Amino acid sequence: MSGYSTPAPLELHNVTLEYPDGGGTTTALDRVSLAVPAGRVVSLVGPSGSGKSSLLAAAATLVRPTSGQVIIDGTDTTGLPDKALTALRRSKVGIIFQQPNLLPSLTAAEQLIIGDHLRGKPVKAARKKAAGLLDVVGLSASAGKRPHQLSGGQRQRVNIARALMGNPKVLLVDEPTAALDHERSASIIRLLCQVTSEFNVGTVLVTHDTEFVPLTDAVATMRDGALAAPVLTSA
Ligand SMILES: Nc1ncnc2c1ncn2[C@@H]1O[C@H](COP(=O)(O)OP(=O)(O)OP(=O)(O)O)[C@@H](O)[C@H]1O
Repeated sequence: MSGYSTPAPLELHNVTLEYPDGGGTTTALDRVSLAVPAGRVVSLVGPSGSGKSSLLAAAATLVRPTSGQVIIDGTDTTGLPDKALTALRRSKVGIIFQQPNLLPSLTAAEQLIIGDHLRGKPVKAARKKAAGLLDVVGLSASAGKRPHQLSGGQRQRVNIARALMGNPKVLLVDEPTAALDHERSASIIRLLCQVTSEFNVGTVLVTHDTEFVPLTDAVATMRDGALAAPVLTSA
């Protein structure tokens, strides 16, 4: 994962994260270092409790590491005030959770547009952008449908398109296929690889489905909070 001239969209340097635990502490992340290059998907695997969600939370700047640095698109987030951190997260990071959490009363297109609308951006441009992204994820024909009219895979596609609305540099994806059958799971992972390359983002994909790992560019394994160096897949 070296040899790239531009800074990686996401870099973690010696990140340690400790949670208070009774009188002591639990070390969720133990000096974790990782660089995710633009246009690449790094799968993150490891047993339950090994620290995968903690790594995503630290990378998303939702928790501050106890020590170490999280660098997003060249900006060291260490010591940034909360307001600046929120602004950086909104402009650079797309987060995709297992459950899409779509708003029941909104159409697929509106799920994408509402974020821009709330941020005071022009609706016309947001509509155009949403239509383009729904096309990328294969949902042009379903732009007017509400969540209950969509399949689980289609809802996850809306979720992916929504995460791309803010032009992120980094995509953080937590178990996106947990609620899907085999075929739909494979197509969602393929779609994540496609948009990662097309939009030149750096993507971290937490997954239990190791069979889909070869579709991604590299795999990094967590154990007891420590991360082994990513291994390139043969895909
Ligand atoms: N908010 C918290 N407070 C205290 N301890 C926590 C907290 N969140 C996570 N931990 C602990 O940190 C360690 C790593 O947890 P984490 O959720 O990151 O693992 P994981 O690999 O994502 O697990 P899973 O695959 O089950 O989701 C565990 O020992 C967990 O109990």
